Amino acid sequence: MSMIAAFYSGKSILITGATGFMGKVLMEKLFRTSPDLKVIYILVRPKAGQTTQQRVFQILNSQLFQKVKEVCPNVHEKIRAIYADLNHNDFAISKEDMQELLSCTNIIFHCAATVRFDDHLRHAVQLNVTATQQLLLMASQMPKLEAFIHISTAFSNCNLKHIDEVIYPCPVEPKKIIDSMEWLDDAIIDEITPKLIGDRPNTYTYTKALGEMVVQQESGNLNIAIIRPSIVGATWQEPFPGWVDNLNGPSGLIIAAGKGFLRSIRATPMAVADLIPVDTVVNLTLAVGWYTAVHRPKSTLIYHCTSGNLNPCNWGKMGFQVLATFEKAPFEKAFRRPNADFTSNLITSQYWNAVSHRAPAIIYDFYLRLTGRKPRMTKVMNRLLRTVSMLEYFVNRSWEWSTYNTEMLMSELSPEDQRVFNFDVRQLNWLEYIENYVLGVKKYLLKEDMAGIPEAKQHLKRLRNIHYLFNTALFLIAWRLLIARSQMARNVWFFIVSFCYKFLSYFRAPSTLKV
Ligand SMILES: CCCCCCCCCCCCCCCCCC(=O)SCCNC(=O)CCNC(=O)[C@H](O)C(C)(C)COP(=O)(O)OP(=O)(O)OC[C@H]1O[C@@H](n2cnc3c(N)ncnc32)[C@H](O)[C@@H]1OP(=O)(O)O
Ligand SMILES: NC(=O)C1=CN([C@@H]2O[C@H](COP(=O)(O)OP(=O)(O)OC[C@H]3O[C@@H](n4cnc5c(N)ncnc54)[C@H](OP(=O)(O)O)[C@@H]3O)[C@@H](O)[C@H]2O)C=CC1
Repeated sequence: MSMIAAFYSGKSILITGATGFMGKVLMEKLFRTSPDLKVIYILVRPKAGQTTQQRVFQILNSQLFQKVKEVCPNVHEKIRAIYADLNHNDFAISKEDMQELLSCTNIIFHCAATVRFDDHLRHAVQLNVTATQQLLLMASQMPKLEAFIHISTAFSNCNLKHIDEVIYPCPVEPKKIIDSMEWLDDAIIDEITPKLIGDRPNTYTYTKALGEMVVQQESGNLNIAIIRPSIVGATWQEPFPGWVDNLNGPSGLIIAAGKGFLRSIRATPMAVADLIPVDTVVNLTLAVGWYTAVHRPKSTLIYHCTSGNLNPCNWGKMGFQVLATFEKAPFEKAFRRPNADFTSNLITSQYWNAVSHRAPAIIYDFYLRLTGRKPRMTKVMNRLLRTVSMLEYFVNRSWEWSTYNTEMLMSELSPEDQRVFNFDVRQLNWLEYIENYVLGVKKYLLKEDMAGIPEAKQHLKRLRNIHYLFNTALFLIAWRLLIARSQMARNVWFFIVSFCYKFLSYFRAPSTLKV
């Protein structure tokens, strides 16, 4: 029997961010491996016209939860959605719900965050710092609490090259930042943001670092651990390979490349692509929850959930395998044939942006205008290039994360737990994983049917022919213009034509003789 699974049986677990990518996989695994757990409280807000209950219903009825329904048929009864909005200082939780949370919770997994890179500092501080502080305050009033697990990011200290499993201080204390957000107006915040984030690329990584400091400073007597995953990708094995449900990280770019919008990117092919499957992160998270509660380490332990130092893969290899999978299973209705040119040179990248991205968009919009339709491709392309420019920071650098605590934890697990809660990324076969990732993007994000692959291949063949035709026409027009203007071009043309004529005559003579 798995000790970790047994540990969660009978427990009341609070999860924030349960409607997010990682939160859903965390809930799924908990229900599947510990169907006897008492209850999972999730803090949910209504969104996109759906009530909190409707959102929970949708999650439980998704493909991700199919296996759970077999092992835990009463899963609906074990999930308790609590109306909450982390944008409010008291989370807007009702008195009764708050009372229940405070008196019953045994374990907290804090996954909620804003993961947008360009969020306004005020909002990023509210979600990633103030809400964490607030949750810690709640946790300190929970008599039955055994462990508080905070999900951060491996990039919270991306201004450093080598990152240890420790908390690095930020120049300005989080409390001062929280206070200042209350009285500074947006214009002033905009002005000081670049100075505050310093050599970090965005408000996301900066506020996640502040969040860690808050955890360290306000942990009191709580049993706390911090997990720092790198770039979280589709599932590796569980509940099935390739599951993904949002555009963050590489997923959006895989779509953009597969649909032929994005054909080149400023990326360093040899830089480490520190991806980590979401089920690996979840397995580590659950193992950390167990270890923190049972072994009660004296200090707050930080666990790096990264792949680069144990089983590195680089962006070049990833791009190659993504393209190879597009060959086998192309995405439907592509704009152009997929390609993945990785260049680390800024000028080359700007050239390809002009030739491979902006020019086709302008030509397509011109075609739309001619046929009486509304042009839209230039707008789509501009947004895509803006997104790509924000991700470029992460694909042109490599980081080294030490993983002593993660490896220590692995050695503490029984063979059964190492199997059920596997987070040993050395066993990951990258080529297989990336292929499943791309297929998962096609199936679960784009909702494309595998039966449509022959038609998609046919479409790509048509695009290839159009491409050849277009290039030939372009060449002939350019050549014709050149001949009209330059004596030298005319001489070259005359030379080529007469050479071809002589060449053909040479072959015609012997064949005539044979006859
Ligand atoms: C050539 C071969 C390629 C092979 C693959 C190479 C892969 C390289 C991948 C590098 C990833 C590096 C990630 C580093 C992660 C750090 C780790 C973390 O903790 S971070 C945790 C992870 N956090 C993140 O990853 C957050 C990243 N995302 C953001 O911060 C924001 O979405 C934004 C600022 C980029 C755009 O904001 P804004 O313009 O205000 O508007 P919206 O947000 O509303 O979206 C606008 C449109 O863009 C769409 N779309 C969205 N995302 C992506 C995407 N990734 N991509 C593409 N498209 C994307 C979206 O669908 C929408 O489409 P439409 O409605 O117009 O049709
Ligand atoms: N994805 C990645 O590549 C990485 C993620 N991480 C970290 O992992 C954690 C989970 O990330 P991930 O699942 O990918 O992120 P998602 O964006 O998928 O999920 C974020 C979650 O936070 C919730 N949330 C956001 N704002 C509020 C709010 N005001 N009130 C209540 N809930 C709110 C969201 O709820 P709602 O559905 O209502 O919006 C959602 O459930 C985060 O802490 C992130 O920093 C770390 C490294 C990499």
